Amino acid sequence: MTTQPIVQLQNLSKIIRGKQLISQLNIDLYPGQITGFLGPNGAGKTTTIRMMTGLMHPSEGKVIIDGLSLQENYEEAISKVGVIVENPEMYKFMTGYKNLLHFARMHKNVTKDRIQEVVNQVGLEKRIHEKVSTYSLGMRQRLGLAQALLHRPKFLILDEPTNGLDPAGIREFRMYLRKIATEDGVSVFVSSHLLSEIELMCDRVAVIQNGKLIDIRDIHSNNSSFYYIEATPNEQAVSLLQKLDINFVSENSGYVVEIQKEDIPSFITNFVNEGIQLFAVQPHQKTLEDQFLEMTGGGQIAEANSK
Ligand SMILES: Nc1ncnc2c1ncn2[C@@H]1O[C@H](COP(=O)(O)OP(=O)(O)OP(=O)(O)O)[C@@H](O)[C@H]1O
Repeated sequence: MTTQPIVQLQNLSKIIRGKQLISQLNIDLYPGQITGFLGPNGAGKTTTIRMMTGLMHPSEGKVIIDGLSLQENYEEAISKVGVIVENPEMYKFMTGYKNLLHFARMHKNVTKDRIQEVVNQVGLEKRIHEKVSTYSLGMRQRLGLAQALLHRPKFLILDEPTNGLDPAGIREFRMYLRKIATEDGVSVFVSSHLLSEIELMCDRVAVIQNGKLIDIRDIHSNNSSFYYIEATPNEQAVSLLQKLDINFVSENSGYVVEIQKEDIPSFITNFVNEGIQLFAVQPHQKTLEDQFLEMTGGGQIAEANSK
């Protein structure tokens, strides 16, 4: 990527009472991109986010935000950051609008026009003058998003953002996040212990385990060399795959095979020549769960109720 990163974690480390909680994290985050931060429980996500928001001082390394060191230029660097924590605190008996007015006073230069702009961005224009107590959970999360955007941050951190939302609610929230990332070029960093949440919301995932970055990759890239096939008779298909020296595993009523796209025509010809019927040859998208297991070597997957 040629664009400059908006946030850089450089050799970020934390040691508390002789215990290395975070080891030399190097992560670059880019404008317009939604990056997930995923790891088993206790991997170090909260500790990292605390350092990224200036709540904890790193033992070594730096957090650079838009070219400024968070440790050396705290005020200016933090003014470029918006944070949404799990279940944002709102005044339930005030309207959404009054809540935003209240939070706007905490920043310099947030005009009423800007408030209206963020209200539109999160799709709350019809209900903004109603009390927050009448809002659904999804609307409250969107109000939290509007609040975090008031001062036009270039970087948005969401810590476990959709707790309690159902998949439809997560998708809706993702749609608004995507709009903000694309239209305003905001870089979004989403910490979660839920694989499904990261999969639904993010373009990219950074995985940590035991305080170390173990992988960072695009999650929806389509250059897979895995295909799902269904063939009959089964035994003949298996011996052909073995004869052709193709890696495969059973899945549902077929197999996932590892072949390159350009080899598909000759692959099909081989089946036809052997009199084996093929009912499906389709790209097999590995789920994030598959990828996560691959990255962590079968490490524990944090599940929805494990917190
Ligand atoms: N102040 C502290 N002193 C000592 N150890 C700590 C401290 N804070 C966190 N830890 C330890 O550091 C490790 C990382 O914790 P952290 O809360 O950052 O993980 P996490 O990835 O956010 O986990 P979870 O998903 O469960 O919230 C854990 O082993 C935790 O027990």
